Amino acid sequence: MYLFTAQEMRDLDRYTIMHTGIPGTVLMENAGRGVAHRIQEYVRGRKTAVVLAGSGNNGGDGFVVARYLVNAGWNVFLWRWGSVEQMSEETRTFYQVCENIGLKGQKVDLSFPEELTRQLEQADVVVDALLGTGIQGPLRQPMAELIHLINRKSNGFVVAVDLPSGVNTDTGAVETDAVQADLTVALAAPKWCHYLYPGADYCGELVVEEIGIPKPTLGQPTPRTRLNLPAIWESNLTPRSRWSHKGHFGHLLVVGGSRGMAGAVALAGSAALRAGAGLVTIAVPRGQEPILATKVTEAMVWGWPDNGLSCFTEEFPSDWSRQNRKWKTVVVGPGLGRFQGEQSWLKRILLEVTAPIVLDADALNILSHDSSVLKQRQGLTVLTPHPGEMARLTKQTVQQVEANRFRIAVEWAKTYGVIVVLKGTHTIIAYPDGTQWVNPTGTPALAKGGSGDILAGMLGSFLVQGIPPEQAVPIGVYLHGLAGEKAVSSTEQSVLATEVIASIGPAIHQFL
Ligand SMILES: NC(=O)C1=CN([C@@H]2O[C@H](COP(=O)(O)OP(=O)(O)OC[C@H]3O[C@@H](n4cnc5c(N)ncnc54)[C@H](O)[C@@H]3O)[C@@H](O)[C@H]2O)[C@@H](O)CC1
Ligand SMILES: [K+]
Repeated sequence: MYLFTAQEMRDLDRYTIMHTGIPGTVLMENAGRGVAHRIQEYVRGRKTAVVLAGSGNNGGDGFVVARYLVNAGWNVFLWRWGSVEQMSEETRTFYQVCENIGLKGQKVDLSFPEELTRQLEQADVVVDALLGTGIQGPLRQPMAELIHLINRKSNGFVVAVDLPSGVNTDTGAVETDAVQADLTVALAAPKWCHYLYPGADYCGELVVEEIGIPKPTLGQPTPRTRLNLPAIWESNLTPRSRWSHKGHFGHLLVVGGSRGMAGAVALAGSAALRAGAGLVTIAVPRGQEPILATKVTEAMVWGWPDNGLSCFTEEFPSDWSRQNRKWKTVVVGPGLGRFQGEQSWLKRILLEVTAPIVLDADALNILSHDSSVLKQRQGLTVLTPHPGEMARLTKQTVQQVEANRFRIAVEWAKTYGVIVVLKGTHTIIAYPDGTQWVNPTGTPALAKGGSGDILAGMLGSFLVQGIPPEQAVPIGVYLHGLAGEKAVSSTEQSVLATEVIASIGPAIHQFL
């Protein structure tokens, strides 16, 4: 399923109307009827609704909703925003249809708000069809005042048509105010704002309603953003053959775990094993070897030159050059720490290892001084920054990164020819070809130290098992979120990283 920007949606609407001959009014009829049906699914019985319709096409959908609710026996109070002359042509058509059947659309006048206020307080359902993808800039007055009134006075179930009025479609920003909905019925496809904060928080539950855009047309021209759904990759997850041996599932190297941070590399290694890697070697500064050996029984431990304080140095183990082609994937970063000579150390790994490399945590911070080395790599590189690390890489603020999540990761991926996994609620997987996938799984339980280490280990694991990278990365991201969800037994607060690792098995099992 694709996620659309406002422009992509307009292009698709125009394409459908011009190339298939389906009139815009038919799409609007389908949209409004679909929303009315959804409302009746959620709110049973013949109820009372207030429908607020704007002058753009979002309002046109609202007039159709009102008509279908009346047909279903509902008591509907219909309000229109602005004059009839201001309405778009299709919207005026459906406004007129309402008038013709005796369903009068009263004009909102906020100098006399008493009647509307009383209805908002008493209605079972409030339908917000004021603004959709056509919103431009901050809310103009008095629209902002109306939205404020809806939020303050509505006691019923609030349904947003396409998106809550006031939310910016492409950024999810709420510059002044937005309708706080209980249900948002996205028309034809979800939009970016349904997955971006804070807009997504105003949506309540999100459902997508088909409006009759013919299938081959959907996605043509193809949007560059899609949801990371199992249908795309689940064929890669298959039960193991009875004749399997560990060599079939790859040998992963995980480098990190300086003094005080053994846990990070242990979590990454354990997660990799739980996700199915055949063999895992954990490389740590020599002084950390005994700790790791007891922490992760199932992994091999490789001691690297140590500065005497259980931290890395710029030196490599003597057998590095002999070994470095052996790894099918390398994860660098969990608990790595910072050290003298770190930049040339990381550069050497990036250039000498030709297998896929996953860079996380301090490996990203080291890289942020000079990322150009990424362009010289022979193998694939996957970066897993959280917004703070992405900010360091791009020399921007965390706020800038968060406000532009859907653009920044993909720009970086294109520029450096890497896969960027920008973590957060709805983690983004951005590819060098300019496409990006948005992850639907996850839970606030994962907002805790250790989650990132688990993700790095899982990504390394699916890569080392030979799944093509463009599938292995979204598989890892999806299952990491799902494992987090499954780990919540009592509260999101109390989930430990080790419990997330224990849930990797049940998460994979869902697809076998
Ligand atoms: N054929 C189509 O194009 C279809 C469009 N559909 C609906 O049409 C919507 C998009 O319609 P439009 O492009 O007409 O746009 P909208 O109806 O979303 O918004 C346009 C209206 O909002 C006002 N407006 C814009 N920014 C504002 C601001 N900051 N403060 C106050 N008022 C503001 C404009 O003056 C205009 O009246 C979609 O969200 C969807 O609901 C559906 O009916 C399906 C078919
Ligand atoms: K709306």
